[in-house]
Amino acid sequence: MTKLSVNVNKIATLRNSRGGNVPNLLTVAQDIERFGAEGITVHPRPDERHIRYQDTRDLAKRVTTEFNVEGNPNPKFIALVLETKPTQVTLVPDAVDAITSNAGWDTVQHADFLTKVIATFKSAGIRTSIFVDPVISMVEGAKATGADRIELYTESYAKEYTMSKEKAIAPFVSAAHRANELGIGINAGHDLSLENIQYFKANIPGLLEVSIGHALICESLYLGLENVVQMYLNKLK
Ligand SMILES: CC(=O)[C@@H](O)[C@H](O)COP(=O)(O)O
Ligand SMILES: NCC(=O)COP(=O)(O)O
Repeated sequence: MTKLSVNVNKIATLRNSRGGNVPNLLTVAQDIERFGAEGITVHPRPDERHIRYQDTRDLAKRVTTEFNVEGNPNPKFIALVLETKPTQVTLVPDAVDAITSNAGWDTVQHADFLTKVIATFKSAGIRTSIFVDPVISMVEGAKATGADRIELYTESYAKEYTMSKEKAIAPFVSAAHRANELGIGINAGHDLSLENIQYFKANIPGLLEVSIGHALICESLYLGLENVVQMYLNKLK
């Protein structure tokens, strides 16, 4: 069973564009849960251009499904996660000025740092995940840090899918097999969509969770949020 965690960054982007509270992030997140999603994901960035740190605090009190907080573990982010105690924290190595996440961790080069941060979160009872490219040595490095899961960075899959889905999925299949051998759980995310999700799910053994935001909100403009959440759930069965 693969859980759908909906990333609500884009809802916050829309809200922030007018400075008020429309759309109401908490209401939308609760509606998304009511429509059947099994989790809510946020990725607060240091400039708070979409999710604000306070949003994370507010959502932590309201989300009744799995709450996943993603971000680069700087001291402010670590403090926020320890305060809000989400179900899962996903470590993403994004630069302060990055438009969006654009790489996985080098889990070998940053092994000491990641091991320390993972231990901090695990001792607070928070499930941990590390965002990685589909590269065997990075999966092995993530396992060595003590993380519970990896999140496979799927941008390259989404990009190549339209040209050759077999070629696009190949490194993810190898990475997933290695993760399963090592006993580390598998999440995935970035640019997954209604078009490419079913093939991904069908080919990745042991896919526990996908977090999807950008495409899902764009698709909802045409098809409606409730309908789109249901469509993803059907493709993830
Ligand atoms: C880790 C990941 O792939 C997502 O969190 C993605 O980075 C969404 O972030 P933005 O909404 O800021 O693009
Ligand atoms: N972890 C990936 C995520 O939360 C959503 O990424 P995207 O669907 O907005 O590209």
